[in-house]
Amino acid sequence: MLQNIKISDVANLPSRFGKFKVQAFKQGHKEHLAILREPFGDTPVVRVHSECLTGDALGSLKCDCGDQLAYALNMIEKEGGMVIYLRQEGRNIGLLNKINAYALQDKGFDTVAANHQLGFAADERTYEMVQFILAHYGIKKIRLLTNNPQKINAIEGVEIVERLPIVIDPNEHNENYLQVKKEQMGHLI
Ligand SMILES: Nc1nc2c(ncn2[C@@H]2O[C@H](COP(=O)(O)OP(=O)(O)OP(=O)(O)O)[C@@H](O)[C@H]2O)c(=O)[nH]1
Ligand SMILES: [Zn+2]
Repeated sequence: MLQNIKISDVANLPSRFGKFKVQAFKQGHKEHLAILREPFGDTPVVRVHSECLTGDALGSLKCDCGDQLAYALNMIEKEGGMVIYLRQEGRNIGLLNKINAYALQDKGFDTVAANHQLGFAADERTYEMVQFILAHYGIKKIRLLTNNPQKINAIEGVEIVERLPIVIDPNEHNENYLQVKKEQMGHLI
């Protein structure tokens, strides 16, 4: 189990998606968020979202992250549950390395090959923080919003009773990216 985690108070976070609450969890220099929509029920909808500054905040069309975040917040506003926003930018290679990966993609590398070229695995993420945050709220069962079967395997300590697909229309810039996720990373899209 993770240790030395600092936990903030719970604060209101009204947003364009509805009335949420927010709580921060700090481990080392990384600060993660739970974006909460109550009531949860005993099997809340949970989206485990990995940070993508370019997609989430800048409207990048190179990936589907921004659309996925909006889809998740809209659904969770209706169903109850939470977005666990993990600061694992660039599948945990960090922002600077992700931009270097993007530069390689400009030269023709795909998302997986670009990571390998930089000396990283295709996906460097871990999910212990998910277990910690769900336990903090006493949640034992979830409905997980994802297309990524590896995420289902990697999240421990909680029963995933259902996988809910996250359906996003592709655009001309992310078609290749989505194709690689499907063919090389096993995503159910
Ligand atoms: N290294 C790298 N990371 C990327 C790239 N494009 C997006 N990301 C990161 O990928 C993460 C999102 O992961 P995805 O593989 O799109 O989706 P997922 O979270 O595994 O699966 P879903 O739950 O179905 O969304 C975010 O941290 C993004 O910053 C890329 O080209 N290279
Ligand atoms: Zn993205």
